[in-house]
Amino acid sequence: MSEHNFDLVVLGGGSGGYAAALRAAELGSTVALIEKDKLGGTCLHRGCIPTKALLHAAEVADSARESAKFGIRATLDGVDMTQVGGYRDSIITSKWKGLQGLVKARGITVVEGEGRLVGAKTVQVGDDRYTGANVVLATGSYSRSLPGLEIGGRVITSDQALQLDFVPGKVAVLGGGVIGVEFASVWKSFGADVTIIEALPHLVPNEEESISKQLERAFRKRGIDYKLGVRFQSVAQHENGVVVTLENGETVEAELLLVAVGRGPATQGLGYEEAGVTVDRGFVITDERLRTSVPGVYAVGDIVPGLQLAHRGFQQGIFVAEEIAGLTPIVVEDVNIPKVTYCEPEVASVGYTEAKAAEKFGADRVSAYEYNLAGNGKSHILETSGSIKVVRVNDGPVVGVHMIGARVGELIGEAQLAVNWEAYPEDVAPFIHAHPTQNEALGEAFLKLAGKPLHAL
Ligand SMILES: Cc1cc2nc3c(=O)[nH]c(=O)nc-3n(C[C@H](O)[C@H](O)[C@H](O)COP(=O)(O)OP(=O)(O)OC[C@H]3O[C@@H](n4cnc5c(N)ncnc54)[C@H](O)[C@@H]3O)c2cc1C
Repeated sequence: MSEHNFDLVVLGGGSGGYAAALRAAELGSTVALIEKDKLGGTCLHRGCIPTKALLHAAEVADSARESAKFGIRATLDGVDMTQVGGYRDSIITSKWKGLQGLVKARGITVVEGEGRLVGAKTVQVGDDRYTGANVVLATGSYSRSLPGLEIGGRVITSDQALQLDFVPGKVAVLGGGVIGVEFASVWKSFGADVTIIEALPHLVPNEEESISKQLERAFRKRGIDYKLGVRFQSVAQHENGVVVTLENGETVEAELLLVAVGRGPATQGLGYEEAGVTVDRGFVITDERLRTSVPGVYAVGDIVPGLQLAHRGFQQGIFVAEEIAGLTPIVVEDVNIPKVTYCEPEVASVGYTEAKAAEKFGADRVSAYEYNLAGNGKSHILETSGSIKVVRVNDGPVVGVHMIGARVGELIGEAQLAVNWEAYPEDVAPFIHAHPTQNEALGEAFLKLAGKPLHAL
């Protein structure tokens, strides 16, 4: 047994953990980063990056299929999933190498192996013990299933879905949240028949209702089927496929069932509770400064209750490193973190929905305006439909922005600035947006709410 001492020990090298390690090292700490698999975690290897590579390939397939509309003669002769997989993996490998180089350049000690908390501030890996003046827990999450619904065979999660080397003829997707709709979108573009099953009344049910409804219309138009407000009951697997039975007695037959019902925290068996860290239903409980119940032990990323997003993990990792260094960083609430669902069309939002803003600030104190992308030149060129809705407090700031349309994820940065800086529409309405861009649509909504509409009534 050998003992090693560091200023900071980070358990888990995903988005949250490696961000904490990078920032702490930059601030002069000695850092050990313990990872049992690959640096970069879920986001790089099984999440954000591979899904977006598939979504881009899907967009290329759609462009080929729809090229005649634009006077371009091209045909879609097929989708070679082996080559698509090669493209996906080349991006992952390149980003992974980049991350390894960055971690090395910052002088971080990477420890390969499975770690376990064996004392308040000590992590054991094999026979070695790593003790930190501070410790960051960042062990991430796993794909959850429903009670009685076993993963295996033709019942898969996003982990297996990302590795498929063929396009299924027909897929059932259990869960109409972000992961479910992204895979539905990809598979439809690659030529599969897709049915989404969602227990709540809408797809992407955490989004503004008018945006969810537009996504449902867009999916219907694309031929993606969905069953809303109905619960899954059981699944039977047979040689060539699955039969999914719903609580209302309906059945859905498919080659595969993707289970996309959320992600659970990966905290079991890691010694957290034994070390005195408070855990509730698997999640590590922290205060707003990400301190756990054990002094000097912090938690970041998907194991902390709230939004499970890579950029939240990055932000929390940076926050903790700065907090430890005594820099007193600003707390960012989940509501102020931008969210993007990268299906076609994309959905993006930050801040409160109109209904939530009405609850928080009072219905009579809130106004909203939804600009239809039909009025935007660039949206027309991109042949996309959708809208941008801005919610404000009357005589007060912008508190929410919600959008749907092709590539609107790229527009959420400006919306996030407005919401986080508590800007009034009157403050941001004078910003000049390049023409023709879809950004102009956000500007139009700000102008309207500031009482000086340009291309709006
Ligand atoms: C299909 C899919 C698509 C997604 N798309 C997006 C997206 O587009 N945008 C977005 O923001 N988010 C997306 N996410 C979510 C994002 O991937 C997660 O929010 C993010 O990875 C969480 O970071 P983390 O550091 O908390 O955990 P992880 O990235 O899961 O990292 C945890 C790391 O800890 C390691 N580990 C666990 N236990 C131990 C142990 N005992 N010892 C050593 N190492 C250990 C794991 O191997 C892993 O590398 C997606 C997720 C999925 C599944």
